[in-house]
Amino acid sequence: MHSAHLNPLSRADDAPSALAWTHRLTQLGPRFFTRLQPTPVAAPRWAACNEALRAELGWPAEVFDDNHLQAFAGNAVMTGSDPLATVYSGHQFGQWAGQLGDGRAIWLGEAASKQGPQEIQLKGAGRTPYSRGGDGRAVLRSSIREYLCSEAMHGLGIPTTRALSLVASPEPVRRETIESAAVVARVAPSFLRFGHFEHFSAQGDTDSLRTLADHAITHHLPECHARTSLWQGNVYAALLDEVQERTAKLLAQWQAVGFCHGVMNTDNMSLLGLTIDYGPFQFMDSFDPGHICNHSDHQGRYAYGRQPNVAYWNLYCLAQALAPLIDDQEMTLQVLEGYKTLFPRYLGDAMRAKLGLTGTLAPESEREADWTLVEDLMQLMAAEKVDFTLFWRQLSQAVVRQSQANAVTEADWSPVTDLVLDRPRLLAWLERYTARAGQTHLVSMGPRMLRTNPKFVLRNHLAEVAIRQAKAGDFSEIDTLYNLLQSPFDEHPGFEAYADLPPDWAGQLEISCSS
Ligand SMILES: Nc1ncnc2c1ncn2[C@@H]1O[C@H](COP(=O)(O)OP(=O)(O)OP(=O)(O)O)[C@@H](O)[C@H]1O
Ligand SMILES: [Mg+2]
Repeated sequence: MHSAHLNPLSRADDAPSALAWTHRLTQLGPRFFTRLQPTPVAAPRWAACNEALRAELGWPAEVFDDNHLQAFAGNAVMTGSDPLATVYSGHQFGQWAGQLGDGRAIWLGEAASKQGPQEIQLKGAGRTPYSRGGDGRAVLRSSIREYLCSEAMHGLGIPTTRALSLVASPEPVRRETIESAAVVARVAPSFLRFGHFEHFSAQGDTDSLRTLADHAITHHLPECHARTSLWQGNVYAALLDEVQERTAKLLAQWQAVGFCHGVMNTDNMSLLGLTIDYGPFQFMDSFDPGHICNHSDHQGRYAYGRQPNVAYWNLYCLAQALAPLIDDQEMTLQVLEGYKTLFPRYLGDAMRAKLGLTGTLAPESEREADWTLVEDLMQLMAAEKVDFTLFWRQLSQAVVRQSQANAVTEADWSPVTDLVLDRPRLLAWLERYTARAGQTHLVSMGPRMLRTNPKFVLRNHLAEVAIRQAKAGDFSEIDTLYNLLQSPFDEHPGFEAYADLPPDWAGQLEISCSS
């Protein structure tokens, strides 16, 4: 097998592949990418293998054998794979950043799966022509976070790129301190970003822009065709419409679980509406709409409460990029308007579901009344800086208890009211809430709320414990978290500590763009 080659662009060995490869993206031609080899790492070791994902995709067990360890480390190229790095551009922190591209993610190809062709990328597999000043590597710390959070999001039912494996290497990587390298093999039907379209548009290369859009529509978003009739047969307007709706849904789901992405640059926005690029993300502990999870985000551009507007801003950039194809400014703006109606609707539905109040066909007056209930609760939660995940879970459990009791008592609410200082304010809200629900509804609401409000999310401190242990050579905590986060709505008896409030030291954790 491979010894430690540190030569940046040395030829990786060939390895047999258990996967069947196709290359629809490659067929678009060399304007879209640069073919290259991953750069090998020293002494790779599996830190985690995602058996559930492998099984879901119907890939054979050999995917996690020794040959594939070398391949997923970037030390060997699987037969049939045709590695490359794609070019994209983007807006970063509100500014046009020009050409970016896969600076450390190497695209292996598309592998056939039970769920259709899946693109596989190795994140941290070495330098590419798009690395700019970067070393092409990812550190173990951030790779553990990406691996676990991808799966946590999936467990929560939120669209995301997936993580198939995590390979660790003792090879040193320089960040603020010297850390060690890792490679995440991530999987998605497509890794196309808004930035891919911005790139060709900014270059005035309308041919390539059209080629890319047609590729996306044909292979990844055929739903667009059904929408063209809404837009006078304009399939590119339909594409923008599909993307804005997926983005609106995604953002509603993020907000509803208290997820902060941290770097919502347009190059980190997936065309398919998947969560992509797990860097300085955070599941909020205490609720604060202004919460900034990224210590490099000095202006708070990507604060939790701003995410929905940023998504709109990003969609505007995508719309501008697609303008030469849509070729109708008024229509483009009209498509974008859709987000302004859809996002609040999806968020409203998501928050009502958290309260157990379902029914997407509810009349407008009922939705408005429910939204007032939601807003009042969120204001209270913010004033109390209550722990976001814990509060919703306790509320769900309290509703279950209430529905089992003959009479609604204050005492039954106490695990929830104990979380706040202003108990009378919360009790008054709970009274309005129970009146809205009605006793009959309470019975069915509780179990549903337990399937909507997770017990476990990947809090920073939980990831940090797994990281510290992994740095010491013990990967078992990654496995423990993976198991909990795969089914975050289950009780998992014996693991209560993982659902607890963060310890004091968690407040000192600084998560930045350094990864
Ligand atoms: N260590 C690195 N070496 C080379 N390029 C890098 C490195 N870190 C980031 N980049 C590049 O800088 C740009 C912005 O980085 P950003 O942090 O958004 O992405 P990323 O974390 O590398 O990965 P991705 O978006 O693929 O998940 C991208 O073009 C990215 O490839
Ligand atoms: Mg990125």
